[in-house]
Amino acid sequence: MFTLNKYQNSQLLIEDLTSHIVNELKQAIVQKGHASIAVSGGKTPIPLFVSLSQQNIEWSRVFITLVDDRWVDDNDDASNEKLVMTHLLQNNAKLANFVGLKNSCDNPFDGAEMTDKMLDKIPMPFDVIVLGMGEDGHTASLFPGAANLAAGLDMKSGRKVVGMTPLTAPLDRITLTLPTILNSKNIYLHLVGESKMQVLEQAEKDHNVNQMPIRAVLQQDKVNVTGFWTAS
Ligand SMILES: O=C(O)[C@H](O)[C@@H](O)[C@H](O)[C@H](O)COP(=O)(O)O
Repeated sequence: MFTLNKYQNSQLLIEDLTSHIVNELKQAIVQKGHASIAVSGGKTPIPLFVSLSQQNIEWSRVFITLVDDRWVDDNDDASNEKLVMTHLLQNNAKLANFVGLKNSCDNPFDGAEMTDKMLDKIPMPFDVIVLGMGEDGHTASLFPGAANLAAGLDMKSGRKVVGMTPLTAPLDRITLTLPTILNSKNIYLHLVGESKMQVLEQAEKDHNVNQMPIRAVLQQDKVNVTGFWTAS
């Protein structure tokens, strides 16, 4: 089921999304002794990362990974790992356990098997996944029309990650597959801007996941998805 929360401004959105995430992580730590979260890259989550990094939780019991990354060095500005290191794994959250998706293989197609094994360190199901959405209807790096999209959406593949060459964005990527994304207690979709609202409305109108892969997350009944939207 998909529910959309709308906020008057970014600050109110960030406060509420932070508090949802913190509550889930704290509850997981009490119940299981640890918590796990996968976050997105891109521009939208930066203020969320800054806010989360300051929260007072037992970060040493929290496992963090990414929903996707670009296959670039971790000092490249396009790297989501760099983004997380710079904005999330700071302050109190320095103590968290981070597992990145990029490895030393030449490309994400050769590297996917190794990344899959690296992800064994992350307790699953995730407690929280924070997704973003592109204006072409992609989420994580499940890109419309991409050659490997079917593999990424295959609920029976047994793979946690696949490589992806987007047709609508630069750089090869590695992405969590749909079954891995849906292997979470909560999915939060973080959206900023009128144009993202229009894309969301379009996504809700039809079922073609090849055109808009975000539909595979919005139109399923395994896990509740909550949208957090503000205009700017
Ligand atoms: O690495 C990435 O680019 C992401 O994980 C991707 O799925 C992102 O969430 C959307 O492209 C939205 O990006 P913006 O937040 O920059 O609009």
